[in-house]
Amino acid sequence: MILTVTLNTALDLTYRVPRLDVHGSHRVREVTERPGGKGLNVARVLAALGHRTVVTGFAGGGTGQELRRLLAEDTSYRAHDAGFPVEDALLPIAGSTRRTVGVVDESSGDTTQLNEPGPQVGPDEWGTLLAAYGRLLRGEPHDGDRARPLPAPRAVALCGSLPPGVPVGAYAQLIREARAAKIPVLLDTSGEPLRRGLAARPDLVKPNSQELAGITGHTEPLRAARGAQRRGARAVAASLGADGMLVVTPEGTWQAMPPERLSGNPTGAGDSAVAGLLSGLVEGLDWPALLARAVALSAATVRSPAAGEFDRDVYEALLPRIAPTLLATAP
Ligand SMILES: O=P(O)(O)OC[C@@]1(O)O[C@H](CO)[C@@H](O)[C@@H]1O
Repeated sequence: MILTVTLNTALDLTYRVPRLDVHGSHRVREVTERPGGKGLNVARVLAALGHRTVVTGFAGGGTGQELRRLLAEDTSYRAHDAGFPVEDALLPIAGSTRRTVGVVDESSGDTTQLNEPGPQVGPDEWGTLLAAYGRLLRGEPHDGDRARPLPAPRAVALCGSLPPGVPVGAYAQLIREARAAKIPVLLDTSGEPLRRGLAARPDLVKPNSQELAGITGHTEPLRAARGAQRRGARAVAASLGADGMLVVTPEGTWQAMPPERLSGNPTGAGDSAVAGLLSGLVEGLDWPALLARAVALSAATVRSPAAGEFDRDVYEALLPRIAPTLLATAP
């Protein structure tokens, strides 16, 4: 089982408009609603790859209910031979789960993203999550509405922004607990939560180049990724948009790119890369294979209109064509 933690879950709305004018009024051509937040997208891709996956985090109010309903009804994993449904271990809170709005401009294919800050989380609610997380790590029954025993996770992913009220060192705390339980832990966040999380020594972090620059002050990706590794991560997988992904690890440094530029909706492409990395870690793949999988999944997500879903045909066609380049051997 793989556990993903999304403290700031979201009901992701995607609007398609013929053309986006910043100060204009628009007729929305199509609306889609998805259970989102980064860890939910990661979970959906892991499930489609055939990994049993459990999601935890907070869900509250009408939007939280809707998110959980959509999650329970989601059958995207069934499109693939080996798929499993994503299992819900979300915890109820008093505040309402946020919405995010992605506006796809059909004339250019570009997406503009608006993310609400998320609900206020009280100290008791955060305490409840910490206790439930500890139980999930130990494979004991958790506190979710649908409590039942689950196996202990083989890996944990901590994903996305923190909602108001959750301590800025939250991820650092969750990383320390996973490490104490000897469970590999991946962190995908930004800003101060990332800075503090790095110091707790996660096994892997997946920042993009902007997030890396924010933490290290370096804009050159290799230098910035090495800087993040020095700050505490065992390995750093930096997503570089069209330039693919760079991994700096104790075993060496590699970069991989998709064989051609793909256009489409990039929302969730980073989450699919996280799913590729995590599934590869659990399956014991070496770094080049893991990197190739992450880049292929990420590109296949750009080609799929909905966040957290990938086009399997594109993925399978791209994977054998991605050849990671060794940039440096281990020091
Ligand atoms: O505010 P965060 O947590 O950083 O990002 C949230 C979010 O934009 O990221 C996902 C795409 O990666 C969306 O499903 C989601 O709503």
